[in-house]
Amino acid sequence: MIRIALAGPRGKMGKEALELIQNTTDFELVGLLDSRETDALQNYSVFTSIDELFLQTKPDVFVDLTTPELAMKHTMTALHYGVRPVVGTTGFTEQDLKTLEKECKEKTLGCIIAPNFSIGAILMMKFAEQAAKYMGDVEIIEMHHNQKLDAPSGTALKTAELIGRHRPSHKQGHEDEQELLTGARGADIDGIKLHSVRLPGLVAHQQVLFGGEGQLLTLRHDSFTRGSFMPGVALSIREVLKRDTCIYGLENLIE
Ligand SMILES: NC(=O)C1=CN([C@@H]2O[C@H](COP(=O)(O)OP(=O)(O)OC[C@H]3O[C@@H](n4cnc5c(N)ncnc54)[C@H](OP(=O)(O)O)[C@@H]3O)[C@@H](O)[C@H]2O)C=CC1
Ligand SMILES: O=C(O)C1=N[C@H](C(=O)O)C[C@H](O)C1
Repeated sequence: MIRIALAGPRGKMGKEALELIQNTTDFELVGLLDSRETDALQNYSVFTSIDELFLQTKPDVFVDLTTPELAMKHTMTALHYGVRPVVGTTGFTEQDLKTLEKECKEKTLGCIIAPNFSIGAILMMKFAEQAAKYMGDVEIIEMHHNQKLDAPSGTALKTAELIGRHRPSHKQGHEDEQELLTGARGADIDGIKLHSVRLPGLVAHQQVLFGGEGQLLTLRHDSFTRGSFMPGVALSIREVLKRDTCIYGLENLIE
């Protein structure tokens, strides 16, 4: 049995993950970390202190599905207690990832930071990386529900990173281009333009547009339900136990 502690169990992702853990025969839910005590979770061991969670439940794996401002602190605390983190929460900076890499190395502990758990989104990112070898002018449009706290999404940032492995940094659009309204051309990563849409009714969607002379390649992925993320959560929980480094992105776990 894999002993699992989960943070954020009342959230949109947390609810699904709670169900996944309970319905998987080799997973054992040992504790929950919540922002406050509620009647909704009265049948579980709920903690509001992350230290108490680890001290009292001694999990093998800690799954974090909370908020960008908490994720780094939670992940470092898990590593401090020798617990392997699987983190779906987004908002990690490059510096955070470097710090985690160092910490995992020092402690020889696995950690998985997954900007996106869905297989379709991972394939979209991998295909975008391939396409960037041939088509260097690219813009990313990510579209999410209007309760999302961070912009751009973790998926969009990861996509830009993978594209950047093959696309030399350069400015896109006309060299004399001017924004008449700030933000009209989106955010910029080495010339790749990133646009964030937030609307009610959406879940998680992304298009990667590659433009070339007389042609457009569009890669699109849609998560219509959060069930799309759960196989990736289960895979990560099993994989993190076999690892002793910090892994950023599920594309590193699948062939
Ligand atoms: N990697 C992936 O594939 C995916 C990642 N995500 C990411 O996962 C994260 C969560 O998303 P989502 O479920 O939509 O967000 P929600 O806002 O629905 O859930 C976040 C939960 O975290 C809880 N929380 C806040 N503070 C704490 C705390 N101190 N301890 C424990 N729990 C706390 C909140 O409780 P309260 O309401 O009381 O504040 C809330 O229940 C986001 O960063 C999102 O980007 C989302 C989907 C897929
Ligand atoms: O907040 C969300 O909903 C999602 N967040 C992740 C991200 O920032 O990329 C993954 C997915 O897009 C859903």
